[in-house]
Amino acid sequence: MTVIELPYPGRSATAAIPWHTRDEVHLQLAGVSKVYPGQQVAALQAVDLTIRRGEIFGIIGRSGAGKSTLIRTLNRLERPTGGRVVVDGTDIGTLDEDQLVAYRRRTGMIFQHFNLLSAKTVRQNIELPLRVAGVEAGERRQRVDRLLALVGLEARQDAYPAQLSGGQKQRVGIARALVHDPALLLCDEATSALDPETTRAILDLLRRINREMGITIVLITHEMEVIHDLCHRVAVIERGQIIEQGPVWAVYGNPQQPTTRSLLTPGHDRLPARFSEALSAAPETPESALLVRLRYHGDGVTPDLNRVLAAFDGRVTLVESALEPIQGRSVGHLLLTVTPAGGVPLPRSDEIADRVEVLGYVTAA
Ligand SMILES: Nc1ncnc2c1ncn2[C@@H]1O[C@H](COP(=O)(O)OP(=O)(O)OP(=O)(O)O)[C@@H](O)[C@H]1O
Repeated sequence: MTVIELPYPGRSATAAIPWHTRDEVHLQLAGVSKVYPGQQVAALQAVDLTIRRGEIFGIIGRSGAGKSTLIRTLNRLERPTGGRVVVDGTDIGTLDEDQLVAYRRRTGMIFQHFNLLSAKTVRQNIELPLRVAGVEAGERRQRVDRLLALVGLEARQDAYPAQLSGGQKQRVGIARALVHDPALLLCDEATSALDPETTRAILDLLRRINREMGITIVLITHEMEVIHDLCHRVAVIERGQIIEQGPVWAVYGNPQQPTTRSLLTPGHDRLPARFSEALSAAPETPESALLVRLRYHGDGVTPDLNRVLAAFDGRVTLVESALEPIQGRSVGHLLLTVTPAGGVPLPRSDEIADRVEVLGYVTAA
């Protein structure tokens, strides 16, 4: 793959300190509520959220939870009926028309269905916002050239949307969203219409844009892979309320709410059938084994098999391992049987895992 120079070298100097760790507030929602006209139930209820400059912040929730309404308050496509959306210290509810136009130019948005103009070519689609803004032709050409290179579509610049794949269409959408050098990129289910491989390529592009250009990205999705693979922090929304939020590794590793568990870690607690069917509360035979799950939240203890074996006195069989690195931390679990079950002294959690769970007894195979 060719390395492409980024369009705005002034901002792209690869910073030694990643933006998202600098703890600079970019966006703040304070008590944001939204009741649509004629509706009884609020689409958003007193949402408080702080998003840092340069982070990739994901909002996940089921259909109808309020994700679209929430993201649309960030560029005032939706006006809250209560509360404030503050961007770089300014309440965007107070912007006049001209200020709002200027703010929206610095806030790119991409959509699930791309929203391209079918009668215009790739180049013309990307160029259009610059024409509307009155940018002169030479400058327009230069900016579009750089963006075509960034998204890898130079060879398709004269194609029409109908001639493009879904992934290529979204690349056009991304290039168009970046024409005004935005500080903020909003992604509304940007990969939901794409196959898994194309999704990965688009997520790679978004990650690169975030990392190298320092753009804050806020995305909404119902796909846990998007949160897992791309985001630094996540908020879970249900019935218009944020029910849980935090760094992705922490929310994945130790989800607090049932909705979060089912959205982010489906199958998380499922035991292999041969164990769930054989599980009992007491040992049935002298050969019964204790079934133990060691959970790793990424909070501190790292999975160290030598320590695990030593802690259980060596009578351990590994049944299943579902551990993965998220943001440099180990998150997941190890499922073990320990024999003989009777009289096994359980090690302290903080010695071998973030949590030790005794699930019951199974008869050793
Ligand atoms: N323009 C509207 N007028 C009236 N009610 C609306 C409007 N837009 C959304 N709603 C309602 O507000 C609630 C939240 O909708 P929203 O579209 O924000 O949820 P969502 O999480 O984005 O859902 P989905 O994933 O299905 O798009 C829903 O009950 C929805 O029916």
